[in-house]
Amino acid sequence: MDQTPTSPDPETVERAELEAEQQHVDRVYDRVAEAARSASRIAVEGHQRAQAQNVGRVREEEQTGLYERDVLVFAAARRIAELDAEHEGLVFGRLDSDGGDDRPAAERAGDLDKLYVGRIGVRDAEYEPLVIDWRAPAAEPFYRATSTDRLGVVRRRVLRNKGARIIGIEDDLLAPERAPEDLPVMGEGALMASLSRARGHTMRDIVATIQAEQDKAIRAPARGVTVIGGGPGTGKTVVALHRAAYLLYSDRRRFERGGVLVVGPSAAFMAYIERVLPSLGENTVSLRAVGELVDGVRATAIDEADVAAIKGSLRMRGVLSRAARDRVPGAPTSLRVFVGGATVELDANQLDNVRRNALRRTPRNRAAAEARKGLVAALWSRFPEDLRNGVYGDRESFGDAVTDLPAYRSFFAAWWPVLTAQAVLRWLGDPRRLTRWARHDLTTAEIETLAAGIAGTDELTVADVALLDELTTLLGRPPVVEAGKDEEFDWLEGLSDGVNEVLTTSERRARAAAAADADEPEEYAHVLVDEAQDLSPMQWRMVTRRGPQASWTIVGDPAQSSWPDPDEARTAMETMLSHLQRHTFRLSTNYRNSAEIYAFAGEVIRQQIPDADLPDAVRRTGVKPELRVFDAGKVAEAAGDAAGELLELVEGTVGVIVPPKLRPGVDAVLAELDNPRIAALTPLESKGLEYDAVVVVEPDRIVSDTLGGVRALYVVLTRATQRMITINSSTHWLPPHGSDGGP
Ligand SMILES: Nc1ncnc2c1ncn2[C@@H]1O[C@H](COP(=O)(O)OP(=O)(O)OP(=O)(O)O)[C@@H](O)[C@H]1O
Repeated sequence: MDQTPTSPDPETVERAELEAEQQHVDRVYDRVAEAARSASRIAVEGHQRAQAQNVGRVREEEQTGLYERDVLVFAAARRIAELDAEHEGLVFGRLDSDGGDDRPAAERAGDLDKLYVGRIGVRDAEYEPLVIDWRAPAAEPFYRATSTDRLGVVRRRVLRNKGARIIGIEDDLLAPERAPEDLPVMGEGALMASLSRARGHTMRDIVATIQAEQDKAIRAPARGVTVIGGGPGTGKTVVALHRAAYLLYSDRRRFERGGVLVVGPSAAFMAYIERVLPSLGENTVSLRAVGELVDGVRATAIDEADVAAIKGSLRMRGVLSRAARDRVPGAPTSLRVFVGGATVELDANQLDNVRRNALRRTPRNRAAAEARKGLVAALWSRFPEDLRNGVYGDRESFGDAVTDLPAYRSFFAAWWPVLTAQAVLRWLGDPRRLTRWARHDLTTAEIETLAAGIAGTDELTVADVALLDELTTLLGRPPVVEAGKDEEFDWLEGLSDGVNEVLTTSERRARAAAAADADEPEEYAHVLVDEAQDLSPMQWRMVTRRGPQASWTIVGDPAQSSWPDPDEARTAMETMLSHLQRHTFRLSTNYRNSAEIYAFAGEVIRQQIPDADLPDAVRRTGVKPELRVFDAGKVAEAAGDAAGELLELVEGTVGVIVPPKLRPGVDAVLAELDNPRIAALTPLESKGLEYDAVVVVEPDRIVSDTLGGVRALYVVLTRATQRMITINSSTHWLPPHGSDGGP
């Protein structure tokens, strides 16, 4: 029979390649399982023996032995337990390299070197690497190699997995002329495959497809301030999170002990990104929304735009400082005691002098002893001289007698209570008092607006949190009193009524929560601020208090700022961090939006900021955004219809972004659709998030009702990966010239 050799069909090649890769991956998982068993056996045995013999040194030696023998695989076992086995495969990449040998493949002896890249490093029993950690220097070519600068790489392979199973292969041939003839090359490119996939409700890591310019920002040294800029969808957030994981890898001792803090704009955003670091095997990073930075406080409410602008302004510093030093509202305005046969009295002015003197160098909650001394001195100076020698030889025994009097104790409780930041913030709701503190810093109209904003609700807003933090610093933390230990603060014992008077129930709850949180470090070794363009100057002050010694990563895009005066916010940031060295990175490709959607959004922002940093969107879908016009009364219903249509057209999520005032109507319509793939949100809530399809409700209202105006609309118009429909009752927001991608 005649047998001509034929090349095997692609399916057969694919099956064989998948099988071969699976075998290697199975070896890695087996090794990790084996290591986990032996590591925990050694740990348990060592611990038991140490306990039985009660010899600390033996135990220490056991642990040292464990460390030396198995630290890599043990760490791997610990970390793999933290990975989400459903989705995240341990091994996701492979490099085939020729070590930079430039001779054609046929002239070169030996196979290409292969190196597997994964979420963590694992070695075999002989200590040979089965897979290296993506953060190791040896993994750099996996991210940095390009066809013009291939770093010795011939083929880069991305393994798509579901748990421990390899389900797909995407290859990138960087040097075809160096590849052996039978080297299989499969798939259409990992990046495009990854970008086209449907989105879920949480962000996924990009560890298998990090691009070269992103990799540089991720691996930048942890010195000073690393600023990562770039337009919408360029991967700033996801890059920053990978950078946190990289810093932990590169200097685990420093960053795990000192702590890494990630600050983002909202609780919804934190929930969106919370899976990324665990999927990289890191669970020690603190994620906090800017409304949650003060222990025990979880603010999500947003102020009206004009109130938020005042609360965030640096001018609030002076206002708060004056409030924190002023009389306590409702406190007694005179002190009268009967002592040593005489009545002695201090009037309001005299009390004010004592207060000012006590606060000269010490914050209020730490100045009770100073205040007490001042009161005693003032009373003593008014105590009749002819009685002094007869009754009290000196001021000290006079003071002891006075401060023992019930009248004095109840006066002091009301005059110098421990003040919470929340209580002082509430005082700002009284326009008369606020005028006294703010007339040099705010206009009359601003004072009215702020007082009404504070008095109008009991709920703390996100902008209030920075004010609370400022006040906490101004007031000082009350000294911790252990009963009977600290004579100086004995006065606190008699004050519990006074303290309770200024604490509301929610404040007490907040205090309890703060105490429960007390273990968490308040200061961090590295602070990473996402959506940094949105931090108000007062928020910058709060954030920088979390890292007086820290290195920083700051991520943002001024064109997306929701702060009315982005320059003021930028100046505040620069002032706070000006002493640190700065490295800047710019990301240039928009990976989120289709080119059609981004061309349109770019046109909208260009009319407001002609020099905005606009990235290139690389993925075309052939579908332009769609504009629909209705009567104002029909908008909610139309939004529901559009969301219903989009559910049919995309596989993943549908976001309906609606100005806060129109939200109830739209919520009611969406409730009828009752579909977990749909989420309704306000423009500010949509910051940093993304959906496969987006319905934008009333763009003109978004511009007029949201802090940031057109910049807020630009954020909204850049949330969709595939499809976007705008529902309008007016179209003033439309760019005058239209655009290629326009509706
Ligand atoms: N190298 C990459 N490989 C795969 N996906 C990527 C890559 N880089 C970014 N992405 C994806 O692009 C989307 C946008 O990323 P991200 O949210 O980090 O951008 P951003 O710059 O923070 O956006 P914005 O400023 O608009 O909030 C995400 O879905 C992210 O996973």
